[in-house]
Amino acid sequence: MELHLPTLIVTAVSLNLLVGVLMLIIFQSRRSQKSFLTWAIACFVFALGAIVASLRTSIDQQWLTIFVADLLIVLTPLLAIHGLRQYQVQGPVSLKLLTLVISYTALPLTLLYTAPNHAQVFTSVVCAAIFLFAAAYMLSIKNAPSLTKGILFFLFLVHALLMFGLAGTLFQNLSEANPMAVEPLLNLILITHLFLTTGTTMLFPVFAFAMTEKQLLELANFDDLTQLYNRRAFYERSSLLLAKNRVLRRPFVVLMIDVDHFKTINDRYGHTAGDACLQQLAYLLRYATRDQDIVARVGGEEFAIAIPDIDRNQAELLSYRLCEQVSQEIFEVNGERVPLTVSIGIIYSQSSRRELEELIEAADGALYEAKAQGRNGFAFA
Ligand SMILES: Nc1nc2c(ncn2[C@@H]2O[C@H](COP(=O)(O)OP(=O)(O)OP(=O)(O)O)[C@@H](O)[C@H]2O)c(=O)[nH]1
Repeated sequence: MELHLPTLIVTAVSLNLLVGVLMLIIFQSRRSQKSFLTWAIACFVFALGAIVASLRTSIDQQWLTIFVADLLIVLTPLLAIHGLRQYQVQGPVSLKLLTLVISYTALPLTLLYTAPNHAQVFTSVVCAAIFLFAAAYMLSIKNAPSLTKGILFFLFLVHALLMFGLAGTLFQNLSEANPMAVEPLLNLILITHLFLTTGTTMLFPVFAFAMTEKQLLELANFDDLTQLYNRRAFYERSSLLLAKNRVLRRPFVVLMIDVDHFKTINDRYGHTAGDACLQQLAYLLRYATRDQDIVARVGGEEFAIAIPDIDRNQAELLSYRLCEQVSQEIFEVNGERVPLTVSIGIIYSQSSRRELEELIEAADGALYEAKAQGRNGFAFA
C-alpha cells in the first residue's frame, strides 16, 4: 500500500490538533500544571508548521513556507522539552535559552533566504541537535516511570538520527544533477517524522500521569528523610509477607530498633545532625539486610525490620551484628564524631501464627527490656 503524503499530513495535523485540545482540557482541570498548556501549544505549533510547510508546492511565498515554517518546526521540540521541565521540579527551560535558540536559528535562516534548500539543511541539523538534547534530558529525569521514559528517550533519539539523515539527504540533493532521484527517500523521512512527532505528543499525557502516580505512590509508602518504607507501608507489606509465611508454616521475625539517647544527640549536635545520623543509620540497616526483608522507619528514631524465613539463632546473630556495626560506624557531623548506638527488641514466631500487631507489640516490649538492660544490645520477647 502506498502512503499518500497529503493524506498523511492532514492526518498528522488533525491528530496533533486533537492531542492539543486534549492537553488544553487537562490544563483546564489542572491549572497549576502549566506543562499541559505548553504541550498544547507545541501541538498547535507543529500543526501550523506542517500546514505552512506543505504550502511550499502550491504558493511562492518563501518567507512563509521556508522561514516561518522552519522556525515553527524548530520551536516544537523546544516547547516539548520546556513542558517536560515544567512538569519536573527542575523548572522550565529558561525563556532566555529558548529565545537564544530561536534567534540563532532565525539569523542564519534570514541569511539563507535566497537559498531555501540550504535553509532546510540547516533547520534539519538544528532539529537533530534539539532532539538529541531531548533524549539526553529524558535520561537525566530521575524517578520517572521507566517504560514511558524509555519509549520517549527512544523516540527522541530516533528522531534525532532521522533529522541528521534528512540533513544529509538534503545536502546530497544540493549537488545532485537530478534532485528528483532522492524524492522518495525524502518523502519516507517526512512520513517517519510525522509519525514520530505525533507519537511523541500523544505520549506526553501518558508520561505525565504515570509520573504523578509514581510520585504519589512514593509519597504514600516511603519516608521522606531516609527513603525507607514508612509505617503504613511496613504494616501493609509485612502483613502480606506474614500471611504468606503462615501458609508455608515458615518462621517470621520482627526487629524493633530504637536509637539510644537520641534526644541527647539532637540537643548536643543539633537537629540537622540528628537527621543526617538517621539517614546514615537507615542506609546501614538496608545494606545489612536481604532484599526480601522489609526495612522501615516507623517513628522518629525508631526502625522496624520484618524478616521472613530466618531461625532464632540467625535472628540473634543479625541483631548482635547490627548493634556492633552501628556502634562501630563513624557518624560524623562537621568533623565531629557522633557516638551512636541502638537497642533492638526481637520477636521470633516459629510458624508465623500470630498477628502482625501482636508481634510488633511483643517486639516493642523486648525493646523496652533491651533499653532497661543498659542499651546498645538486644532482647528477645
Ligand atoms: N533529628 C531528628 N530527631 C528526631 C526525629 N524524630 C524524633 N526525633 C527526636 O528523637 C528524640 C527521641 O527521644 P526519646 O524518645 O526521649 O528517646 P531517647 O532520647 O532516644 O532515649 P532512649 O530511647 O530512652 O534511649 C526526641 O528528641 C525527638 O525530637 C527526626 O526526624 N529527626
